[in-house]
Formats: sequence, structure tokens, C-alpha cells
Amino acid sequence: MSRPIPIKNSSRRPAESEISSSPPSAVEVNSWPTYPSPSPFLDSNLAIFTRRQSDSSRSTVAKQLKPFATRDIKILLLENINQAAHDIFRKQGYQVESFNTSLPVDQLIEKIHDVHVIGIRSKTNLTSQILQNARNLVVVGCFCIGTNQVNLEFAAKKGIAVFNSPFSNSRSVAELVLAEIVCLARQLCERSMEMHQGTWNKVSAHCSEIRGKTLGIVGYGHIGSQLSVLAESMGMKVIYYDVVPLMALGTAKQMTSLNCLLSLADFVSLHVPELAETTNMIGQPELAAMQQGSYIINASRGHVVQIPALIDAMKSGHIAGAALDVYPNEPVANGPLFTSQLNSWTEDLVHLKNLILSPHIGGSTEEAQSAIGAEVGEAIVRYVNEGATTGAVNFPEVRLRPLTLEEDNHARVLHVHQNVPGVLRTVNEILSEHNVDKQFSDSRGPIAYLMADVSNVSTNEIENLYKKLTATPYNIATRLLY
Ligand SMILES: NC(=O)C1=CN([C@@H]2O[C@H](COP(=O)(O)OP(=O)(O)OC[C@H]3O[C@@H](n4cnc5c(N)ncnc54)[C@H](O)[C@@H]3O)[C@@H](O)[C@H]2O)C=CC1
Ligand SMILES: O=C(O)CCC(=O)C(=O)O
Repeated sequence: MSRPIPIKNSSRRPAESEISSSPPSAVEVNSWPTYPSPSPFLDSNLAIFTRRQSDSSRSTVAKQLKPFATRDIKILLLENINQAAHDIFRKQGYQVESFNTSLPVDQLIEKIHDVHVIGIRSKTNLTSQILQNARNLVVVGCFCIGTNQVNLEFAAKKGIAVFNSPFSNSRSVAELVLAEIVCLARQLCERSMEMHQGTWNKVSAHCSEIRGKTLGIVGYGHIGSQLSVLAESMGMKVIYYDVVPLMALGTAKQMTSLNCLLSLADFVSLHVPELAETTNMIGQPELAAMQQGSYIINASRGHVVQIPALIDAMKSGHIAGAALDVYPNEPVANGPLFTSQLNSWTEDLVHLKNLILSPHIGGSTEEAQSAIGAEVGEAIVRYVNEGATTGAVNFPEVRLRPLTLEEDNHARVLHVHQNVPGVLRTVNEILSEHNVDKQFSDSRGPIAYLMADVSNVSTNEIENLYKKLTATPYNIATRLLY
């Protein structure tokens, strides 16, 4: 027999049409209606009960831990996150509000106030100032590779897990870069722009095949190594530089220094993350170290290349061409926004010859975006519904095997706490009033995360358990799934 679910209001799930019925603003795609919270603990943040499944089919089948009032879970999706993620969240009954763009800081602060989940891409900066305002936030989903836009440490200290998609758009970036290598070698974009203006300009001077040329890849991770394989298949020689020794694919060769790579490559492509050490990594001395008439491509992060130095190197002819997909400051929305107001050197940049400028589209393919939507969407659901942090970038990785339908009177405790001595003793004293079936705890820097399945817990005792755990001195965030 399934037991009554402790829900104050109607347990009717909102229909799709209800979820998206609020009046749209300029950028709004859909938004949630305001429901009174039926969950007794959700307003006090982080405690989510789960509904036991009907036990008519008792077996060792995994019990789906599903928030008992899923419509309480509010999700804010920014920057045109793929439909695959929307579908996953709506299937769970979560309330989804989405925007095609990122939001200005004041609007973001207002919107983030009540949500449990926020999904972003590369344009939304979740600084400590913004996260400070997130009263109920449990998890951030970066629907991209880079996580430099989120203050990961601050989020962890607030008990907010952050997930990303480590490689679902890597192939798309590598393919774009390979195409750009060919376009630069053949001055293709230049010729195309001339034709659009009615000019026939058939030239071969300074145009070359890429076969036999040397590609220098800086950062031989997911994207760099994928590009390595593609470039070799086109007959290029590949050399790479990375801060860690990495197995060379094909006949690629690792260089011992950045300068060594710069001095040997005909094409240099940058694939490093944004870090203090990679900020301004390519400036005047590095460009000067490159071969006369060589090319540079940056599809990593805007601060990796000093653009004024690149402008000088291209004006002098030392660098024969470049492709940029990323910029120090990028517009928050589509439109005529790539101006000198955004980056002071824009006017100089846009008048350079053989320069391909693209609006941060390296990972923008249908394949990459739907794979990312599914991957990050599922990771978020697993964390919200089951507490598993597998793949989190700022939390210790902790998961427990699922509860089964046979396990009655169980509760799952999810406890984020400061990583100091004595916490587990205190927590286990509280849990010992019940039977601890299994538990797993791990730490990462200043925070630790405990998952425990306890049995012999009645519905009435859950609130008590929750209150006791949240009152422990080093508690950061506690949730209870049931
Ligand atoms: N343009 C776009 O749309 C996209 C841009 N990106 C950017 O590309 C970056 C790289 O992506 P992945 O290859 O997936 O990352 P990854 O983490 O797999 O590889 C990065 C590599 O850079 C190396 N590295 C770190 N610091 C270095 C340094 N100072 N010098 C040399 N190597 C260094 C690392 O050891 C690692 O092997 C991301 O962090 C992101 O910022 C990623 C996806 C799409
Ligand atoms: O597609 C995006 O919005 C961001 C792509 C990117 O730069 C990343 O995945 O790190």
C-alpha cells in the first residue's frame, strides 16, 4: 500500500500550457506561474521530500526518488539552452522559466532569488555577488565546457553544486577550427567578402594547401587532441604544448615549451581553459616568436590573446591571418553589439585583412547543443532527485546505489557541511536514532558531502531529522529525500 503523501495543496501537476502562460517579455520564452509551496520544507531551502512509488510491483527494482512536489522545483534557464534539457525538466514536472539571452545583473539578481536550479552557458557570470542573492539555489548547470564564469569556490561554500558538460561540444569546436585553417590558408573569407561586394579577385599569391604544414596546438585536452586527429587526416604535421605530459595521438609530437611550438608552427591554435596562467598568454613577445607569415586561431577564451598586440602583428604582416571566436568582452545577446563600446580596439580589428571573426560559435551545432542539454539536464535531475554528485566540478563526487521498492520507511539524507573534525560524529549521533543502511562521505577542500540512507524513519520523524541536521554547527545545506 502506498502511504499518503504529506501535501497541503492539490497534487495536480501543472499542464505545459499553465507553465508557460505568463506574459512574455522581450526575451522571455516562457515562465512559471506562482504556486503556493505545498512542500513544508522547501521554502526553508534545500529539504525536498520524495514520493515513494506505488509498491504494487514490489521487487528489487530501483525506487525512483522523485521530489514529492516536483512543481516546487523552479528552474531558470538562460542563453537559449537546448530543448533536450527543457524536455527532461518538464518530464519531471519542474517549473521552467527560460530566456534566450543572459540577463543584466539587476534582473539576474532578482530572478536567481527563488530558483533551485539555474542553467547557463558562457555569457552569464555567477559571481559571489550574484550567488549571494540565491536563497534557494541547489545546483548550477553550465551547459558548456568552460566553468570560468562561475565562482566555483563560493558556490561550494554555499552548498551549491556545479555541473558542466566536459566534452559534448569538443568535436564541433575542432571541426570549426579545421575549417578555419583551410579558410585562412586560402584567404577564403576575404575572397567571399569581395564577391559579396561585386569584386572578382582571382589570386593565388600567398595561398597554400594545408597538406605538409605544421599545426601547433596549445592545450592538448579534449578539443586539442580531437583537432590533432582531424588535422593529421588532412596531411598536416601536428605538434602540441601542454603543461602536463600527454600521450600523442597519431604522429603528433609534444613540445617542451610554448616558445618551441610557436617557432615551429605554420598555424597555432589555442585550446586552453581560462586560468590566471593562460590570461594574456599570447602577447607581443609570443606573436614575435611565431614564424613570419604564420596564422593564429583562438577558440578558447577571449583573455588568452592580447588583441592590441595581435592587431599590430597583423598590420605589420608578421601574422598573415587569424581567426577569433572568443573575445575579452562578449555581448549578452545577439544584435549589433560588437562595437568599440564593448572592446575599445574593435574598430581597428574589423578592418584587418584575412581575419575571421565569429560570435563564439565553436560549440554551436545542433549535435553539440542537444548532447549538452541531455547530459547536463540529466546530471541536474540526478542531483535534485537522488543527491548524486557524479561529474560535479566543485563538489566531492558522492553517490549511493538506489533505494529499492522493497525498502519502506527509508529516507535519504544529503548533508553538505564544512570539512572540519567532529562533524560526522555529530551527524551520526542524530542518524543513530534510526538505522543507517548505507552512507558515503567525501570532501573537497573546505567542504564535505555526506549521503546516507536511513531506515525506520516514519513520515512524522522526517521533519525532526531535518531540523536536527540543519541545526548542527557546521551545516551548509541539508536535504532529505523520501
Ligand atoms: N569556442 C567555443 O565555443 C568553446 C570554447 N571552449 C574553450 O576551450 C577550452 C578547452 O577545452 P577542452 O579541450 O575541452 O579542455 P580540456 O580541459 O580538455 O583541455 C585543456 C588542456 O589545456 C591544458 N592547459 C592548461 N593550462 C595550460 C597552459 N598554461 N599551457 C598549456 N596547456 C595548458 C590542460 O592541461 C588540458 O590538457 C575550454 O576551457 C573552453 O574555455 C570550449 C568549448 C567551446
Ligand atoms: O556554447 C556556448 O555557449 C559556450 C561554448 C563554450 O565556450 C564552452 O563550452 O566552454
